[in-house]
Amino acid sequence: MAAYLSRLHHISLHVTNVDKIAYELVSKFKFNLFVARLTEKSKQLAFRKGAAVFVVNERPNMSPLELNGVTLSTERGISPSESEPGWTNNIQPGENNDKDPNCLYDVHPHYPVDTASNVCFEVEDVERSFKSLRNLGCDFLVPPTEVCDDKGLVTYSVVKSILGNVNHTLVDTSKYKGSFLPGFQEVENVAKSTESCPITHFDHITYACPRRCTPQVMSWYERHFGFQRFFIDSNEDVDEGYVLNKEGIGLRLTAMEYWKCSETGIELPFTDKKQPDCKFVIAESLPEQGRNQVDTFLEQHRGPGIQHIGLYTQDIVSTAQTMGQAGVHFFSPPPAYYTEVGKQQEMEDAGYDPQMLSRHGILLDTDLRQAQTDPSCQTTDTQKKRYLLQVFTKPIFSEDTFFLELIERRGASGFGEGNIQALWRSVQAYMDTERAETEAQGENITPEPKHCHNA
Ligand SMILES: O=C(O)C(=O)Cc1ccc(O)cc1
Ligand SMILES: [Fe+2]
Repeated sequence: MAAYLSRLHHISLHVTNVDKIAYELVSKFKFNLFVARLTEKSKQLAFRKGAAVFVVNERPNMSPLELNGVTLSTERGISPSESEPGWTNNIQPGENNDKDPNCLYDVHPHYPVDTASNVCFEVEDVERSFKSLRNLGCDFLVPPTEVCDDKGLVTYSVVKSILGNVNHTLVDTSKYKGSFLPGFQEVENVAKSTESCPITHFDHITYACPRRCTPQVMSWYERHFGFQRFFIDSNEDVDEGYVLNKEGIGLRLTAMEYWKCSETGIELPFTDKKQPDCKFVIAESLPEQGRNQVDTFLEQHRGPGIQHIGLYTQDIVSTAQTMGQAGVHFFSPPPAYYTEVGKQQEMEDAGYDPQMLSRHGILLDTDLRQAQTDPSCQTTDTQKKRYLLQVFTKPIFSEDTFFLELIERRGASGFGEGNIQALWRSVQAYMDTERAETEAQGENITPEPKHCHNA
């Protein structure tokens, strides 16, 4: 039996320079630092915006020499070739948080680059989830462990996923009254107004995955966490996923979602508790169209993992404007995107000023499927259409191993093909420039495409 998840609790980032990412999240992305765990050996800071919580962990800065000495742990997962230098999947044998509380509610990934590597879920019963997942053959990095302070007790456990360095902490906070987790101290903070940046939750998490590995990743999440397939497009092939394979874009997208089964959980802007919240998108690059941003991620991240996270906002224009003014760098599609006759009309029909969208690099896509079953469906033509607005940030870590996205959904639940194409072109142009610069410095490394093994 699978472990059923109540809700997404937080996402963990592991970075060498916590202060830099803290600055980015607070000053630029308008998150609130609300709790911290600072010990001699560790620095863990938690940032919140609506229901979206990031825990930023200080990552030991290891030299390539040290990294090569770490035992590989790749028995089951999808990871790059073992011969690749600098690769390590996770903790060293024998190390776990019982003995090494440096990184509470997670493990030190001993990973060579900054990475977003843990998606923590709230579950109703950690012990039961642990037993069922272990019976299904999962590797646990931390067995069920209790942590308490004067506000109560939580139980957690950390399970290794099938994909690269991605782990999942499972936590039960039902017996805890504090504002986050035991061991974290509240930080004196003036709660900032959310008016100009109304981010409410994580909309989706996108994995970059090696070629032909999507089915294994899908079935792992179905089998272990009860995830279900989410069809991005009505014409999407069950086996092939949503394929974009033309004009230089070679991408296979497959999405999945989980269903909340608990009465607990933060109120999200869904009235029906059976609604899924955060989706998981698996992105795989297709070889025919040449190198692309998924390949770049796999190379720079030294393996598969979390490529980006979509933050849901109720007002993308004001959010992008505020963040842009604070110094967030967004990708902008080629200017022609906003002046195409059809596009301009589409934006105006949706009630947006194309120049305003252009100023912030915001992409708009119309979902051509009509609202059939949605009871909130309005009557006029304009309101019947479903829109999706997105804007993508430039990498926020020092290497191209993670970025954020703002997304506003006006009825559309998928991922716009038009938006992905526009994004792709802008990212491609950025990558080409970066690559040219790297080549000029004589540091160009082009590894073989990565394949999965040992499923
Ligand atoms: O459109 C989105 O937000 C996605 O998440 C799909 C996606 C996946 C990978 C990419 O490199 C670009 C786009
Ligand atoms: Fe996305």
